[in-house]
Amino acid sequence: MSGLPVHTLNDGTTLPAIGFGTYPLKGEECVTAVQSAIEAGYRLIDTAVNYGNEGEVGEAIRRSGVPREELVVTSKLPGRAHAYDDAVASVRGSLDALGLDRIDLHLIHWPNPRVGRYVDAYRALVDLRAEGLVRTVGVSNFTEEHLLRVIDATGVTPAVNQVELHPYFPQVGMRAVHERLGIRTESWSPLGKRQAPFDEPPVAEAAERHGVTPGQVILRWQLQLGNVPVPKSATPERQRQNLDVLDFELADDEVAAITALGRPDGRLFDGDPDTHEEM
Ligand SMILES: NC(=O)C1=CN([C@@H]2O[C@H](COP(=O)(O)OP(=O)(O)OC[C@H]3O[C@@H](n4cnc5c(N)ncnc54)[C@H](OP(=O)(O)O)[C@@H]3O)[C@@H](O)[C@H]2O)C=CC1
Ligand SMILES: O=C(O)C(=O)[C@@H](O)[C@H](O)C(=O)CO
Repeated sequence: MSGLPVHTLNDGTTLPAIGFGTYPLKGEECVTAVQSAIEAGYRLIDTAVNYGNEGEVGEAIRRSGVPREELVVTSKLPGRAHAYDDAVASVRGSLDALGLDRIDLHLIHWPNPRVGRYVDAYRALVDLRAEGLVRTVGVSNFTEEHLLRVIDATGVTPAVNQVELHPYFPQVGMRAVHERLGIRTESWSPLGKRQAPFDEPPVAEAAERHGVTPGQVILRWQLQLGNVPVPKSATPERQRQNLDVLDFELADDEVAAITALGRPDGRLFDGDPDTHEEM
């Protein structure tokens, strides 16, 4: 086992405190990166149909030699597969591509509210859970309204909502919604990707004080807020660094100063779930 702390989700399953993001890795670079991530200790792997790399993730898992039950494999249903039967077919396609007989956590990638079929897609995931093909049902990029609609329709609360979350977009409101509903927050682009705020004083000064890198400060901030970050790195050294965030602790005022970097226009791109359509 990797020794990473885990969170218990609302369905009784567990999720490692940090995961590994795989977008936009492809081909042999992806296999090598996922393999080295598993070797470094990652046990939560984040892929999606739309990343076009489920095959590579499956191959890395097989090459790793790590027992299957130690890994939490996440995939995501694309917008074009929200009709019930299409969702079932998409999950079966993901299982084939991954070479697995179960996906541990399956998310609806984006709600695509203009299409208006995310409730059908959610019903399909709930039914696939009953069949044992999906272990845990979750969503991604859902607002409070989307969450309440799927809960109301099925009586099943998503275990996870994976949302854009980094210091410039700390999602204070959605984290409170998740807390109230018993949903674990996962953070995508947890470092801030191409706009990582490594030079912002609250981050840079905390790094200096604790003798760590700015990236480690941001990931530690994520952990102390209870979020599960899924940082991507193609570099083994950074992969290890991004996991090595358990041996220091930020003070409350350091956490608050990083959260205060948030700004209304802090999203990385035009990814407002109410309007962004990703098929
Ligand atoms: N559900 C959704 O809609 C979305 C989900 N995601 C998921 O989230 C994952 C992570 O998000 P992503 O957008 O990649 O953003 P991240 O915040 O993880 O940033 C990744 C970038 O940061 C670099 N990096 C990684 N570690 C460090 C470090 N310690 N110091 C400096 N630079 C570093 C990487 O470069 P290098 O590889 O060269 O190290 C890469 O360029 C994705 O891979 C995907 O799995 C992402 C977007 C949307
Ligand atoms: O990486 C993901 O999961 C996405 O949803 C991306 O496609 C994201 O929307 C993006 O990078 C768009 O430029």
